[in-house]
Order: sequence, then structure tokens, then C-alpha cells
Amino acid sequence: MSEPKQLFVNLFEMACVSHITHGLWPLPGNNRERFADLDYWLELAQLLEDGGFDGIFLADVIGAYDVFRGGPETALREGLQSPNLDPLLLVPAMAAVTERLGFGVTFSTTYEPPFAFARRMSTLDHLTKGRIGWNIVTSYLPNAARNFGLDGEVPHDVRYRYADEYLDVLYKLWEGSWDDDAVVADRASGVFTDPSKVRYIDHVGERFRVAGPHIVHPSVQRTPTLFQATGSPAGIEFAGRHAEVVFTGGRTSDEFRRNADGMRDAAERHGRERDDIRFIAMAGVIVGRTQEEAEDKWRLYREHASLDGILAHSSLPVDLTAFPRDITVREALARADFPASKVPYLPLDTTVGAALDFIKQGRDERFLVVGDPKTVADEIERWLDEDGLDGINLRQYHSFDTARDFAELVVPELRRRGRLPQEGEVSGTLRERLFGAGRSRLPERHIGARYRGGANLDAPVEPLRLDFEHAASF
Ligand SMILES: Cc1cc2nc3c(=O)[nH]c(=O)nc-3n(C[C@H](O)[C@H](O)[C@H](O)COP(=O)(O)O)c2cc1C
Repeated sequence: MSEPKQLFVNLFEMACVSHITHGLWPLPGNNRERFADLDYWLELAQLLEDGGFDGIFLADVIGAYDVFRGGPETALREGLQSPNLDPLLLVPAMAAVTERLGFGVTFSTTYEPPFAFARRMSTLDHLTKGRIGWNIVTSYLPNAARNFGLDGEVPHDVRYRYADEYLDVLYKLWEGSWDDDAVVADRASGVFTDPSKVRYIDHVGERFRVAGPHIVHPSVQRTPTLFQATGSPAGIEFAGRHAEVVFTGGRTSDEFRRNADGMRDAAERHGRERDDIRFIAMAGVIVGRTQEEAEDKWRLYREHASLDGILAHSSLPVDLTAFPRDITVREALARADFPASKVPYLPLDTTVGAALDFIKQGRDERFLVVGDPKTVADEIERWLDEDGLDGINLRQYHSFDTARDFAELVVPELRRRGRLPQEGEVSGTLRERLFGAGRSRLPERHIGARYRGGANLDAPVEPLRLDFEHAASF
């Protein structure tokens, strides 16, 4: 009999008070307001490693949420992703108190040039001994654009075209600029680096000119493990070329499988294998010693959920709370002169009141389970076997109760069922943890590997075809 498929578990985090579960930070015992205290991250990292988590995943944004009600006031009042610390700087501290925990950090390709970022990631890969992953985002907040000298957002698909060139520069630096044996460190001769094994990259593209050589020698993974979250046609094409782990969702199993298959098809179009991408979903797991205890927690979280926080986070420009509760959402959007086609996720023919209640409840999710350890483990097994999910980003409702509950109640049950590695069984780089021992580096068939040994540095890459009609943004 084949071994059961195992789950990859990240805690979903962000260095702010209110990341995705708005309104919950003031709950008794919640540590969220300590996010700027280094001890918060050290305690959390140790809890996660000891508790059987594979990684911590750090989200990031570089601007304020100021679309809802035309300003940042709601977001600031809620602590909604602002104030927000730089996630890259938290990693070395957490790495110092752990040995196995993986780190996924978010960084945007749209506003800061690639050379300095390549250096920071190589540094983190060295310091963590190959435990670093990068969540590639192109940023979606209009305010972010205004923070970096632009009047407004770069159009959605253009952001992905820029991101593609950004990745090209990074691969040249990470994969092509230095040979593995370039560092000699020979005391007798006093030679530290063999200059014949280090080269300029001389990248000249649409957006970037980067001479190189890379200023950091090769790290364990060279290219960090590449994560991405997407659902748009342009994003899927980009993921097919680059991503190794994709966050995707879906309200039903079928929708999830269709999304994943679309990305596997895209991977094949780019010369990769279908299982070169792992799929991770954001998941809510509310567990108690009994079903009743879990239901009580879930009720508490829903009672305290902040509708304003959720709406400000969604950046919906129409303030539905300003309309009578008994008219339909379609009617409210028409009165606001806002096209209903731009909000396909809203239930247009229900009343505004029902829609707001629905948004606040947060129940329409495939990857949400509330129950005792057995119920939760049964459901997670369905996600793995029936939906084809590989891992989860655990949504936090309460810090550290969410992570501690999962560690104490769910991990032992999943281990008993062979769905998580046993304690002490885990080792290797982040990429090896996801794809198996011996795969610390990008496989040869990945586009980033084409520069190995300095090959192809002056051969242009076929541009990513992004000629889709796509107006929606996140
Ligand atoms: C689970 C998840 C996590 C995300 N985390 C971030 C983040 O930390 N920072 C960010 O700018 N965007 C984040 N996004 C948004 C994505 O980067 C992207 O903008 C969104 O998925 C829409 O992509 P698309 O337009 O290609 O479909 C996240 C999305 C999902 C689903």
C-alpha cells in the first residue's frame, strides 16, 4: 500500500495587529499587539517548530488601505495591515532559535529594483541554511504606487510583464553569476574567490539594466523556493513559468481542482512537469477538545469580527453599509454608479443586509473546519485526498491560541494517521521539504536553471504571452 499523502503546514502571519481576521485583536489573551516586540516572533517560532509546523508565512503590503470610504481612516482605526513591519527583517531572529522551521516572505516586484532584493534573499538563504521562500507579489494597493513615485497603479497585466523581467534578472544573479566552487578561501595562497568563476550578467531589458556580478556567493538553494498567489489569466501564466508553490482557493472542490489544473497546464506549456507546482490554500481550522468547545470559539470569533475591517480590506469602493439593508446589492451598486461586473464575488440579488451578514460570517469557504480533533483530521484528509491540496496556510484568529490548538490537538492526530512527519523526521532545505530530498535547487527544466554555469546570459527569453482581456484586480 502506498504511503498516505502528507500535509505541509504554514502559519499565516503578518507583522501587524490585524492581518485577515479583523476585529479579533482585542480578544482576551490575544498577543497581536506585541507584533513589534522581537520576543513575540521568537516565542512564536519556537512554538511552531516544537508544535510540528513546517513553516511560517509572512504576508506584506507597502501601502495603506485607503479605497474604502475614500481614505485610510477605517484601516488605521482597525489596525488593518498598518502599522506593519518589514517581514524580511524578522527572519534571521526566528532562524536563530529554530533549526527546521521554513520561512515564506512576501516581496513585491513592482516598486523596488531587483539587485538589492537578490542580495537580501541570498543573505537570508545563507543565514537560514536554505529555509527561505519568497512569495512573489506584484502589489495591489493604489496607495503603494503613490509611495513609490507613481500617480496610480501599474495596470494589472503590465505588472506581471515587469515581474517576469524582474525574475529574469534574479535568475541571472542567483543561478548564473557565480559557479558553486568560486569561493576558494585558501589561506595558503590568500585567494578568497577565484575570479574566473564569477561573471557579470549585463542584463539590458525593457525595465532594468543590471551589470552584476551578484554581490553574494551561492547559497544553499540559490533561488529561494518560489511562492505565488494568483487566480487571473496573467497570473496563472506567470505561475506556470515560475511558481513552485501556489496559493489558490475555490469555494468548492471542483473550483479548486479547476484552478490547480489550469496552473498545471500552464506549467507544461513552460516545459515543466505537472507536479512541479504544489498547491496550498488558506485554511481556517477551529479546533476544540469537543465539538461544542470548537463551536463556542467559532461563535466568539464571528461575534467579534469587524465588518468595517473586512470591507476596508476588500478595497470595495462602494460602502454598502451606507445603503438601506432591504434593497438588493445590485440596486445599491447601480445607485453608486458602480459596475456589478467588477464584483463577481458579491451575491448581487440578495439584500444589502443579507450580503453584509454573509460577508461578516465568512462561511463560504471550502477550507474551513470547526470541530474536535477527529472531525478536523477527517476533513483535512478530504482536502488532501479528494481536493488534491498539498498544504495549508493556517488562518489565525487568536495569537497564539490558533497555533497552539493546532499543535496540541491536530498535529498528534494527523501524525497518528501518517499525514504529518513524526517528530524528528524533518530535515533539509525548504525546497526539499516540499519536493523531496536532493532537490535543494531549481530543477533543470525550470526556466531559472537555464543560466547555470553562465550559460544563456545573453540569449533573450521569449516574452511571457499576457495578451488577455483582464480588467479585474484583487
Ligand atoms: C492567500 C493569499 C495571500 C496573499 N498575500 C499577499 C500579500 O502578502 N501581499 C500582497 O501584496 N498580495 C497578497 N495576495 C494577493 C496576491 O498577490 C494577488 O494580488 C491576488 O491573489 C490576485 O492575483 P491575480 O490578480 O493574479 O489573480 C495574497 C493572496 C492570497 C490568495
